[in-house]
Amino acid sequence: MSALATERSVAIQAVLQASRVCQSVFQHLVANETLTKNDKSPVTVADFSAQAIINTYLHKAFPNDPIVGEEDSKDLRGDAGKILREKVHSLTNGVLDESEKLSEDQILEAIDRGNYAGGAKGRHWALDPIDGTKGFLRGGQYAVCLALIVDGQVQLGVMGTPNLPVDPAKPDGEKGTLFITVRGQGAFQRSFSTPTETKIHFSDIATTEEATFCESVEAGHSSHGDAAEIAKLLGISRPSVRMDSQAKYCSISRGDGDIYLRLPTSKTYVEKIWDHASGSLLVTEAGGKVTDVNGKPLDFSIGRTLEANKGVVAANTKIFDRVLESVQKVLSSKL
Ligand SMILES: Nc1ncnc2c1ncn2[C@@H]1O[C@H](COP(=O)(O)O)[C@@H](OP(=O)(O)O)[C@H]1O
Ligand SMILES: [Mg+2]
Ligand SMILES: [Mg+2]
Ligand SMILES: [Mg+2]
Repeated sequence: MSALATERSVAIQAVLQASRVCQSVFQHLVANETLTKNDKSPVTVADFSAQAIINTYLHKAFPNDPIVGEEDSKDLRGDAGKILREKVHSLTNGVLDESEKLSEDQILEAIDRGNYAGGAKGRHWALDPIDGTKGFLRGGQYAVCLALIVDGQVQLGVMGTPNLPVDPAKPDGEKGTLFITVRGQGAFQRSFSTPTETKIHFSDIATTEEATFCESVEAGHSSHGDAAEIAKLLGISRPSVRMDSQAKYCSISRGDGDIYLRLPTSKTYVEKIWDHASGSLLVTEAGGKVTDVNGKPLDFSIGRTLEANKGVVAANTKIFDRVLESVQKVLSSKL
């Protein structure tokens, strides 16, 4: 049996179920079902349900594994959280089998199992129940992202992208793609509906002029202006493809695009490990390279954040050095 085979299959089942709950919540979603966190990022019923489901699957299979999860149950507790708690409860159970159904208390407990501090020792999971919450709310791209980190290094990543076409050549065809990677074993995708996996890899372009850029929809998450200047330096004439979430890492890993830049918009924002763990491993296993904007490897060993890094540069290995050089040229001119 190959390394991490059990972890791989548990992660796939967990991410698939969580993706289904997201799809179900989206269908039921009305505007007043969202609430706003202090940091102004909208948190929905789906974020909580997806985290409850994945943490429950992980706990059943690996009771000793700690989890670094984005959400906590604070907003679901007490009288103030009653309405939201009931919605999370009914929508979560709506996708679970009879034998898997969870009580309200079990849901709260499961969500809060994601409170681990992370770090360099031993193994833990990193979970973003919905990455691209804004994309989810606008019916665009979002991703359910789960990674296993061992001794500070990402070893496994599974991402569910319910709105990403299975075949990029058929944008109106079946949607719902799962991306799967284990360190040293390559990068794969499959549809939600069929377990057959296909190996994926970067496109084989050799020059930056042929490249396509991917960037955040949210200009507050990554500077669109800096990206346009970098594109100019690289001789890129195609318009950038804007999408939310780690679907960007997925897209470049299967050759839909070639470069993903996350260009800091503030001096103080610190990236979170769950926003990059699974996506960055997918990229390297698909033949790409990832560093931060200073060319430093992403360091997942510090805790819940990528404190030692600034931004992200991910690209086809063949053009990576040129891309990084242009990123540094543009960013250093801003200092
Ligand atoms: N100022 C900022 N700069 C960079 N990323 C930010 C940010 N504020 C929030 N984010 C992160 O950006 C993620 C979405 O990225 P993208 O723009 O690529 O879709 C959010 O994940 P969530 O949606 O899981 O909260 C959030 O963690
Ligand atoms: Mg968030
Ligand atoms: Mg996120
Ligand atoms: Mg999230």
